[in-house]
Amino acid sequence: MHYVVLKVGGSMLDQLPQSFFEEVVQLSQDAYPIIVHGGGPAITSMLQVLQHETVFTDGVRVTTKGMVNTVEMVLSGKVNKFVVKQLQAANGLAVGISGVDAKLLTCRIYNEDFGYVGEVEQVDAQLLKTLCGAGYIPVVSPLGIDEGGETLNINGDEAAAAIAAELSAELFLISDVPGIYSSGIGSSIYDAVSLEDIDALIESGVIAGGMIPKVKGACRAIRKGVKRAIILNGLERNGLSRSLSGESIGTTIREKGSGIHASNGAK
Ligand SMILES: Nc1ncnc2c1ncn2[C@@H]1O[C@H](COP(=O)(O)OP(=O)(O)O)[C@@H](O)[C@H]1O
Ligand SMILES: CC(=O)N[C@@H](CCC(=O)OP(=O)(O)O)C(=O)O
Repeated sequence: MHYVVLKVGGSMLDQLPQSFFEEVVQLSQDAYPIIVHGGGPAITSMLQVLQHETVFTDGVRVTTKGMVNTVEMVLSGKVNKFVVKQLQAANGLAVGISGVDAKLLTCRIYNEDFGYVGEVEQVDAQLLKTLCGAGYIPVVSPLGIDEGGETLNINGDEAAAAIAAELSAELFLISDVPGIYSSGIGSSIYDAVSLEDIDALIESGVIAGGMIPKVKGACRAIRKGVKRAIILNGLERNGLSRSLSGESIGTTIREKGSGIHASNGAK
């Protein structure tokens, strides 16, 4: 069986219909699904309560040492168990872990300017394989551990892409938008974008904010052998099953393609 990595963004986690989790459980009959979740908005709310200022640069949170505990508490506690419980309500058996467990995600500081943000160096997928092989659906919160045993905050898209690359998995980035907009929020979306298009789209500002780590993660995964990454709206009805059965929905990022085809995002 092959692996399917599903990154579910915090932008719409709490609006995901139960049918989404049922689709994931259904998928586990034919493949090994692994969920990597975000939780950016929930982290920001808790940081506000604790009076920490939130700064994002290119979609990545600047994280001080004092903030890492809060990030871990929110992601590995509240958000992770929410996802586990939703899958279990859909009759799946889910196990929540973070990238710290069994050294799933070993990382190093991404860039001193971002503080305690990790860039994934190594993925040890043994625990994921064991869990999947035993019939569990792993639910991963995006934290990692560095050489010195320090916990680092990893962007969820980057964590999902690194895991997908290690497992040569299919990669879905489930978010609150129908795909990559071609010119501003609400415009038509691209059906497909090839690796060579991405830099220009970021440079021109068409791709911004939280979409940047998504496309960068997707590009890295594709360079490491993942066939393609699909950006999909979590509210798209039966979106996962439809996409897996070959229907063109969302935006596919792939190595090559005849450039860009804009289509109506309201499909
Ligand atoms: N070209 C684009 N197409 C779609 N979304 C974009 C684009 N540029 C920026 N974005 C923003 O990226 C957001 C998705 O990233 P993010 O909020 O981090 O979501 P998630 O929590 O699902 O990872 C969208 O809601 C949108 O505001
Ligand atoms: C380093 C970094 O940016 N970490 C993210 C981790 C959560 C995440 O990725 O959440 P979304 O998927 O909802 O964006 C953060 O602190 O928000």
